[in-house]
Amino acid sequence: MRSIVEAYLSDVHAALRDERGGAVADYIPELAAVPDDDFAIALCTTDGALYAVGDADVPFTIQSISKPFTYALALADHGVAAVDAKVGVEPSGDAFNEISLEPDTGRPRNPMINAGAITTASLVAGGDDEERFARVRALYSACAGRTLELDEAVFGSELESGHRNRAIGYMLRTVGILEDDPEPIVARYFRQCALRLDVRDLARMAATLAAAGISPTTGERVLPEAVVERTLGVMTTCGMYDAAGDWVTAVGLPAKSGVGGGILAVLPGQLGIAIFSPRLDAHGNSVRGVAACQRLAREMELHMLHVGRPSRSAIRAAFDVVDRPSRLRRNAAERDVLQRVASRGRVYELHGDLLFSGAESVVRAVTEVADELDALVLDVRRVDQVADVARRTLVGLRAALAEEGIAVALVDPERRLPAEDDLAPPGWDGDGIPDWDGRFTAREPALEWCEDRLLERHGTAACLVERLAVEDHPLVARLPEECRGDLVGALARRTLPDGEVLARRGDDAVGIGLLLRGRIRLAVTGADGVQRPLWALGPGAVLGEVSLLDGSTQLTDLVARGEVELALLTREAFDGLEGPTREALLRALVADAYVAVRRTSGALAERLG
Ligand SMILES: NC(=O)CC[C@H](N)C(=O)O
Repeated sequence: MRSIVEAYLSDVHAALRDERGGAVADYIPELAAVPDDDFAIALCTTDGALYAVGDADVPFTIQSISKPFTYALALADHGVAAVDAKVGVEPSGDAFNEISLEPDTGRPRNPMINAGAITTASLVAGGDDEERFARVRALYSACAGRTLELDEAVFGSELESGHRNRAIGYMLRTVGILEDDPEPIVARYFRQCALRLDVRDLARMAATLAAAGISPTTGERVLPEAVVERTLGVMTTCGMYDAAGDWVTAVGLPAKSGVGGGILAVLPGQLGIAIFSPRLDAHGNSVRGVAACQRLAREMELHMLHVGRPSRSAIRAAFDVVDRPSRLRRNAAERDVLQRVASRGRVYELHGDLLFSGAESVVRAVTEVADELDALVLDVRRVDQVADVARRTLVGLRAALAEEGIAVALVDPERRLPAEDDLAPPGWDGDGIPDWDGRFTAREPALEWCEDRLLERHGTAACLVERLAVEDHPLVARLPEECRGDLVGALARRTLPDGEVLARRGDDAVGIGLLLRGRIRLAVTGADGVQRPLWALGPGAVLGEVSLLDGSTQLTDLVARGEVELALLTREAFDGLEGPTREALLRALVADAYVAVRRTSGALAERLG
């Protein structure tokens, strides 16, 4: 099938095919001989999808596009302070080969001009010259996804003609920026510039930077994230030399050009672009390359400052817990309270990458209703990456809500947000990591938790009954006085540990269970073996009545949630009841079933309107 993405690239390629402006670099004799009309465009995504059009197989030398990668290696080797002591990060406004140093510090202004690049070449760690160059070549190759070879002819040509760079090297030695003989350092800089690649390799190198240092080919980390961030910053302001201002305005992508005719551009987090066309403008940037990047940025909306729409809220859904209640069958008193205090328990479902703006939208939404809140659930199951600032912001929200007496629980199976029992995330400078009032791996128990908090705050004595004496169970209480003793005497007491299965769907009926303590989950286990919760029952509920009444097998799995105490009336015990007791029990059970059906249908009618 025709590639849609390559069509974008082909359109730009066709539009610029006849652009004849510029001329190949001639100050390096070997480059002067390069065919000047080759033209290729490539794009690579951070997960490695690569698209290329035009003369994509034609090799060329990387030249100054090498500079950000050697700068990154020096940063990784020595850290920011040590590199900053030797080279600045300010745009020079000069040409790339300007023999210029900062008057006050004696440093080259930035690592993208030759003076800065020779300096960073000197900073690459290694035992000897060969090892240092081997490390440089290894890094470039890891970013390109294959081993890059040296173009000996171009290397030899620049070694022979590179007098201006030697002058820069000796000037750097004079002011102490270079601390050793400049000759081998300048020669190693020439070697890095003469490494040969094609536009696909260059697009992968760009995508490695776009992926914050992860190779799109192998998925391995080849550079530290913070190093890449700094390198991209310097590329944005200095990468296109004294055309950097026009570039950031018109293209808006961190980029680097080279006199071999290449341009590399990066859209952080998304993709890398590479262009090859040897004819250069007065700044030493590829004429077609600059024009192609301008078109791509415009037509594919790639400008890093392009804001098509304000960042979407991180809130996928927000609702009162009463609008999507838990599956726990509450008793009448509990239901009345929950209806009355409906909006004091809320659930916020978040999604996507959580950056500052997303976390801020959550804080703002919660703050607006905090005065009417008692309990809050943050469901982060659909959240992907969480930026540190977003993590700190949500933990800060939790602390602020706790000060207001508002309980906060998480639904966070992937543990995206820190908790007291976690190690503080790297770079954490927040306050102590609090423990959340609840942490769940699924939403259902979090909804129950939220309802329980409201019932604790606003409930009556008939709410959240921890444990019922069997005589107080509603089913017993509903029998005529003279029948109760007969029923109670026929009940067998059972205690189930958390997770114990009282019965499975399809088993013979276990009889009637009067729930006295804990909660029972009614579930069905599908052919795939996954247990799907249906309802949950708490103290005061009756279970198993339908199977007992119509002799069917168990309709659902019955699973203890926490330790459970119940009083069981088996089929045999039921048959052994005295006549009036059995009659009264049947009437109560049918009435119970009738109330349940009426309540459910009433709720549906109300919700469906
Ligand atoms: N801008 C460039 O690509 C210059 C690189 C070339 N090797 C030089 O030092 O002059």
